Amino acid sequence: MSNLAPLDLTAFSDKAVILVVDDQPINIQIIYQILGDDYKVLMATSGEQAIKVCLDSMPDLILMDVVMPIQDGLETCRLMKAQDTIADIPVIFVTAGQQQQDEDACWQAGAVDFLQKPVNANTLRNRVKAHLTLKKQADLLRSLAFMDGLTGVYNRRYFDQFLNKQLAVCKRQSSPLALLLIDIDHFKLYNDHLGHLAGDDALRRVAQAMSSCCLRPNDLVARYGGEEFVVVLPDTDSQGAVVLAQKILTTINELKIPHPATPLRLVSISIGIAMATPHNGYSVEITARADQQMYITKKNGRNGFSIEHNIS
Ligand SMILES: Nc1nc2c(ncn2[C@@H]2O[C@H](COP(=O)(O)OP(=O)(O)OP(=O)(O)O)[C@@H](O)[C@H]2O)c(=O)[nH]1
Repeated sequence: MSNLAPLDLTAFSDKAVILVVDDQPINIQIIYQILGDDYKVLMATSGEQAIKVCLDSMPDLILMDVVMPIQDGLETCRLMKAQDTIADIPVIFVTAGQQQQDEDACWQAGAVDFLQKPVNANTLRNRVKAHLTLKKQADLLRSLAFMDGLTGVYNRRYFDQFLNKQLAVCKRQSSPLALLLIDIDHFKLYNDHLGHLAGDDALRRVAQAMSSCCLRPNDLVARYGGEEFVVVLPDTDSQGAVVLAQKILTTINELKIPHPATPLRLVSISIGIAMATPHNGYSVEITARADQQMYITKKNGRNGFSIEHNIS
C-alpha cells in the first residue's frame, strides 16, 4: 500500500511520472521518445537503482525489462511488492519472451501487464494510459477510505494500522518512535460561543497547520476523534519529539484564531508525548501513555506539552 504518503488529492492533476528500467540505455531512449511528451520519464539501468528511484520519487507506473544482469526484472518486481511504501506502484514488464511460462513468471512476480519487445508505440501509449487511469482511481479510493472528511488528515482507522506497522518497523531497527496526542483547549466553549460551523473551520485550520509542521515522509497526522489529533513520528527520539511539539505549539499560536473563552483569547492546544523504545519494549500502550501526558498538560494550564519521564 503506498499509503504512507501524505494525502494530496491535487496530485492527481499533475503530469504522471513513469520509471523505465532497462540495462540497455537505448531501450530507455526508445520508450522516452514515445512517452516523453506526455509524461515525466525517470530511468534506471539496474533493479537496485530502480528500487532506490521508487523510494525517492514514487513514480506512478514502472515499465521494466525482464532480463537484466545481477538482479533481473522479476526479482526486482518481487522486492518492490514486498515493500509497503512502493508495493502499489503498477509494474508493466517489457519482455522479449514469447512463451507461456515467460508470461506466467511476469504475473507471478506481481506485474499488472506486459508488453512484447520491440514495443509497438501505439500499444505502449494505450497500455500506459489505461494503467495510469486505474492507478489514479485506486489511489483516490484508498485516500478517501483513510481520510478524515472534515479535516483532510488521515482518520483513526488509518492511524491504528499505521502505528502498528511503524512500531514493528522501529522495533526491527531498534529505533525510537514518538507519539504526540493533541487536544484543542476548551473546544466545547469555542463551539458554544461561535457555533459548530466555526468549530469545524477551526478544526480544519488546526489540522492543516499541524500537517505543515511534519515534514518527513513517514510522519503522520491523524484525527483521533472529535477535537483530538495524533502525530506519529517514526525514527524520532524524545528530543526530536519535543522540538516538533514546540514547533506545532508555535504554529498554532501563530494562527491567532480568536477564542472568546480562553485566557489568551486564542485557540491553543495541549500535547502529550510518549515514546516507544527498546527500553519499554515498544509497548502498544503508547497512545494511552500520551493521553496521560496530555492530561498533565491540561492540569498545568494548557497551551503546552508534557513528556513522560524514564525514557531512554
Ligand atoms: N465543531 C465541532 N466540534 C466538535 C467536533 N468533534 C468534537 N467537537 C466538540 O469538541 C468539544 C470537546 O469538549 P471537551 O471534551 O469537553 O473538552 P474541551 O472543551 O476542549 O476542554 P479541554 O479539553 O479540557 O480543554 C465538544 O463540545 C465536542 O462537541 C467536530 O467535528 N466539530
